[in-house]
Amino acid sequence: MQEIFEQLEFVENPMYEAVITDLMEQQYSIVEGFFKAEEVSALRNSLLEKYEEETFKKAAIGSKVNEIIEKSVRGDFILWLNESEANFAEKAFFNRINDMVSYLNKTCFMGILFKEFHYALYPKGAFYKRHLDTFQNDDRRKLSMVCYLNEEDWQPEYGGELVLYLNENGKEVEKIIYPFPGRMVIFESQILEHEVKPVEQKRMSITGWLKTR
Ligand SMILES: O=C(O)CCC(=O)C(=O)O
Ligand SMILES: [Fe+2]
Repeated sequence: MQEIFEQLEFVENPMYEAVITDLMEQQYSIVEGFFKAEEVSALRNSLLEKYEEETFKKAAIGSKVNEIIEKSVRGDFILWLNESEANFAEKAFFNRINDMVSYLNKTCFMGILFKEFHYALYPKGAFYKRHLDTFQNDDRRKLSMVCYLNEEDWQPEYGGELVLYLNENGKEVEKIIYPFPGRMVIFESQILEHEVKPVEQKRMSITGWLKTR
């Protein structure tokens, strides 16, 4: 009885369905306008406020217990988000993420049990060399997600492209993605190597992982 009730309640979501299809076909998905302009600007203000309070730290490579700060690999500053202490903008962020996760778990049995997200700020000149997100000794990372919080007038000349290294019939192909505001990129953490090209302007985002087990 319970099961039938749940089936009746289910409403198909075209945005999430497109993400699922993209992930199956090409191991990544780009969603334009995942967050509305007001949500992006509220999150950007929250990021900048915290950055100015200097609670951000230089990003490290490796697991949380074994952090090595390696400037030649990445030059961004990060701050982990804490859902239980989320402000208004962050609550809205987590509501959307949680909604998508429950959809993925219901429709594709993805078994996402944990998530972790951090703000990231790349100052001028910063980059993140080619890597796989699971090199952080964390093979539970299933999907990587990046939401860009840049200003509306972000230009391609500012650099900071995310490059995904795809394998198309045995040949390496670069997929270049500009960090336009409101855009969300989702990709397979265990499969796709990627990098962030050097930026000419401060580049802002929230990056996170959906994890199994
Ligand atoms: O900001 C991006 O586009 C990607 C960031 C990234 O690869 C990471 O933080 O692991
Ligand atoms: Fe990454």
